[in-house]
Amino acid sequence: MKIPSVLLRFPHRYFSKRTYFKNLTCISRSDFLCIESLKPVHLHCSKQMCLSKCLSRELCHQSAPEQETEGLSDREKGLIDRLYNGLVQGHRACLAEAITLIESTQTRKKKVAQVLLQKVLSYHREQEKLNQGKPLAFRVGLSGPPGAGKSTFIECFGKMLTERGHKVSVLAVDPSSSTSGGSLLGDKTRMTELSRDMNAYIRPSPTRGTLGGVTRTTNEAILLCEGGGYNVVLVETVGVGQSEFAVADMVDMFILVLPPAGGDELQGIKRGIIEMADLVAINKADGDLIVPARRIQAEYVSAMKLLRKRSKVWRPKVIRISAKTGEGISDMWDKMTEFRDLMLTSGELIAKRRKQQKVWMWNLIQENMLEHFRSHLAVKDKIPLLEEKVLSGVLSPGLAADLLLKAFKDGL
Ligand SMILES: Nc1nc2c(ncn2[C@@H]2O[C@H](COP(=O)(O)OP(=O)(O)OP(=O)(O)O)[C@@H](O)[C@H]2O)c(=O)[nH]1
Repeated sequence: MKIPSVLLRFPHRYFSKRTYFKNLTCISRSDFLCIESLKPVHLHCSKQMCLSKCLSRELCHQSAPEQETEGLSDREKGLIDRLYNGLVQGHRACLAEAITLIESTQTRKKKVAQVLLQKVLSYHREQEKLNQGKPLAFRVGLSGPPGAGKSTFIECFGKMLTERGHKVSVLAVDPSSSTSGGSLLGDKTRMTELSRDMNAYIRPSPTRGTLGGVTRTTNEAILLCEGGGYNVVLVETVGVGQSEFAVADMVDMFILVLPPAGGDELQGIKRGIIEMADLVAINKADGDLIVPARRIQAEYVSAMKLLRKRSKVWRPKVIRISAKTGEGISDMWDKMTEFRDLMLTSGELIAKRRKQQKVWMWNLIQENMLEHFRSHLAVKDKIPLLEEKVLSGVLSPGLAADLLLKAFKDGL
């Protein structure tokens, strides 16, 4: 990254080049301009004042653009500015508060959350421009049946990454959270060491029990994590239900973690989800399980040869790892970065992200339209009655749907 001349003119002996880079990663071009216009102040900053403090002070003066904040109270505008500034400076508490805000179902809070997101999005754009158009973070989806060893893997993998200087966030999508009354995934006790690591952030991503809920909150939480400087975002989902399809549609790379078991034990895993995988990791390849792990790997290698090719530059790979011993985890990261680099240079990654934006928009429309439909006065009372008739076989589903849709259209 090119360092603006004004910053290079800072007294070098107080800030090493590394400090520049570290701090610059969370500063956008508009912030540079803002600093440039205040050059005299910064060039005369005292010996004690570190660069990050100078920059933080300037960032704090930034507020949301007028048109976006129209109709918001001063308190709400203040909240947006506080969360935004805290977020881009890497404060975990602000990131947590921002994610809670985007998860809110209250109309007012939803509006505030959208303004905050817009701000974070423009920050992203600026950052990506400074990064020669390359994405800020690597988004990785991770799925697998319960007991495959996902949390053991994330703990081991996440720690390896933070030791190498990465900032890792883990968003755990649990489609059953609304029915089970709690989150199966994202429970911090599952990743005790990683949750104590200051360069890691673990968070369950509530889904409100709907697929649309997964799409909305998780996509937005990914953006917020990236705004907070997390350069590897792991989105974990349990290998049941439809959520993994939604997750595969919001990440750069989709990984399937499987235990060294075949046939019946993996019946819960849908064929479709294997087709979505860019990498299959057969976990628990240690001790007595090495032999079955090899066998399962060979089975998946031949099965995946039959799948339709989804990329011109990447063929899905099947590897063996042990989250317990750490064996194969470093090689796995090498494969992942190889995938990212190939996808980036071929232009496929950017194209994929663009397509995902469109899918995201349509998912949101679908979710909102359905909500609107269900709660519309013209159909609300008719739904239970017609559902009952369909259940008892009195009415065909097609006719019932037509009747409801007609009532809805007439009521518009
Ligand atoms: N031998 C061996 N056991 C492992 C390995 N990874 C995980 N396990 C064990 O497998 C069991 C399940 O591991 P978890 O990490 O909780 O699996 P999970 O996929 O997160 O499961 P859920 O929390 O149910 O979704 C635990 O008893 C782990 O100790 C491994 O690499 N080798």
